[in-house]
Amino acid sequence: MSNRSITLEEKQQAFAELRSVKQLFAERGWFPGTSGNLSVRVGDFDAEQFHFAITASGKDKTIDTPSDFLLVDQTGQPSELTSLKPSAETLIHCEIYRLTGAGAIFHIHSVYNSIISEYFWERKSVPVDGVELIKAFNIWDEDAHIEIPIVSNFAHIPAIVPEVTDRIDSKIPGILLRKHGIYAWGANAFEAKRHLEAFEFLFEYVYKMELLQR
Ligand SMILES: CSC[C@@H](O)[C@@H](O)C(=O)COP(=O)(O)O
Ligand SMILES: [Zn+2]
Repeated sequence: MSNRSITLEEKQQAFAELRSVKQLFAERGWFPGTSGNLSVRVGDFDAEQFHFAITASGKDKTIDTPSDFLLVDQTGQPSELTSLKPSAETLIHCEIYRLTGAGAIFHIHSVYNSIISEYFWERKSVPVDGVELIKAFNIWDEDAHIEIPIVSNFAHIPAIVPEVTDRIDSKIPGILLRKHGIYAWGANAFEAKRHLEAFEFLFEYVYKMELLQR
């Protein structure tokens, strides 16, 4: 088990990485109404002990301030003394890291991901058939069929966690919260961004295809 403390350099590097992703996603309008949260893991990974940098709760993610991020541990508690509050959804990040060992997790709300999660709610997953962007998930089969899991969106975040535990699919680096948004992850920020962009493309594709086929 690794319990060494995080160095200042590691922390600054993680915050800088989050800042650049935050700026990019803000330019795309991916943080409406202060929604969304971002995290990157810092230091070594052990399913029982790890740290990550995460956005502070309730901030306007379209502007940069000196208090946008903080470090937390695998239980979601701040790793150092701070007046900042971690994202309200930190426990979902904790569980995704614990289960996947990912290096970065990005959460955004969009109209497409919210509508599609409701449209396919009874099925509990969004089906996608043979669309090229599935390859962004390292799934290379021709005409691949994937199902993107959808879980409940309870107001009490800890109640969502067991559903995340049950429904995470090791082949699909993302999970939808009903009428809420997408969590996408990857081995690092580069990969998590690629996955998030692919999910958003696929949600728009499925939405428009469903409309056309009516
Ligand atoms: C303000 S609406 C969005 C929030 O309720 C929540 O879903 C969200 O994504 C942001 O929460 P935050 O605590 O800022 O990380
Ligand atoms: Zn959210």
